[in-house]
Amino acid sequence: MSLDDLRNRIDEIDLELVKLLNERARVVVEVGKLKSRTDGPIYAPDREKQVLAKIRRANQGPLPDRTLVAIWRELMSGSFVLEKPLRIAYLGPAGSFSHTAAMLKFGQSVEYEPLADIRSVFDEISKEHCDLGIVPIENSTGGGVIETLDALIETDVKVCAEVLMAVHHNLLANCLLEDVEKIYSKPEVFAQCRNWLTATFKEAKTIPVASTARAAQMAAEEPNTAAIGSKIAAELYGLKMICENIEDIANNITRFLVVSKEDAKPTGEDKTAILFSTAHKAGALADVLEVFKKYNINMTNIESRPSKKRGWEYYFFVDFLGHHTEERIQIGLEESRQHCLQLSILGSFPRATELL
Ligand SMILES: C=C(O[C@@H]1C=C(C(=O)O)C=C[C@H]1O)C(=O)O
Repeated sequence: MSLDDLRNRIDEIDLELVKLLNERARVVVEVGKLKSRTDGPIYAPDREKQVLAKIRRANQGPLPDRTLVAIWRELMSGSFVLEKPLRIAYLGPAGSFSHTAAMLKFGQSVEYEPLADIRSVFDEISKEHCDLGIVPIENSTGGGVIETLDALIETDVKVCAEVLMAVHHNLLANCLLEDVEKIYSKPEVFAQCRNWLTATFKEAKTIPVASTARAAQMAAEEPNTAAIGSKIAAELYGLKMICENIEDIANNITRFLVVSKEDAKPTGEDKTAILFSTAHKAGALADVLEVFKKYNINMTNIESRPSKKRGWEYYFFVDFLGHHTEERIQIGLEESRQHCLQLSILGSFPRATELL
């Protein structure tokens, strides 16, 4: 076949695809009507997981799964708007890692609301000003994100999904490396680049700010100042990437939580996040973990934060495999409660198995 013949065939297929996509969209509109009658949430993480798994199973190539998944994510972004325009809050300004994670997860069709700090993301969900929020919870190099952990204690939002994203840091500035006197970034980012920073600078001052994008915005306005952040932040705020991939461990991954008013329905491959506090007495935490062992509750993360109410009392955050509606987990959690001052379920959600 000639080039023209091949392109004509592509044109025909594209027209069929447009028809089919709109046929799908008309069904989505019907789903939206049903949901508005039952007041169900628009974003259904369990169904999202099923749809993407079905697409991967059906794919016989030559397109890689990654391409099809990206297309379907964009389709689902369009679906949200047909059901009800979704507002998604993230730690801004534009160009932050949370922004990139949100865009990769929820696509181009939804509305995004950049906020000045992580706590505000939680408050916007509590007040129902936004439907969903995306917040960093832990990093493979730096560990837990304190602001997110504290906000999970202090607000009543639920966790409905998780997202894994590779994170690369760059030194962004409009001056030469040897002229950098100040570096802005998020405290967690300094921790992820600690060795590189000590090896590269003797004198430059590191100054913590709320987000990497805010750091880039500020560095663009001040002489002899750099920021550590993403390539996207460099482009948005007019900075050059003077050193690339400066993270100490190349495989640097951040896990984000999607927070909302409701958690997700079971998919068969889920995680549950809980929060509990124990009294300051010997073996208090061990008693709870003993119950987990008895019911085969397999933990995937544990973090602690001071209770801020009484000295040496702690809140523990535990993630484990399974959904809180499973009988084994319900019984296990009830028995655990007896060893806790307080225990709350932050939510069950589909387990993320791939990077965005
Ligand atoms: C259409 C629905 O609403 C949303 C859009 C989806 C889609 O386009 O396939 C899937 C899940 C939901 O997040 C649904 O719940 O089925």
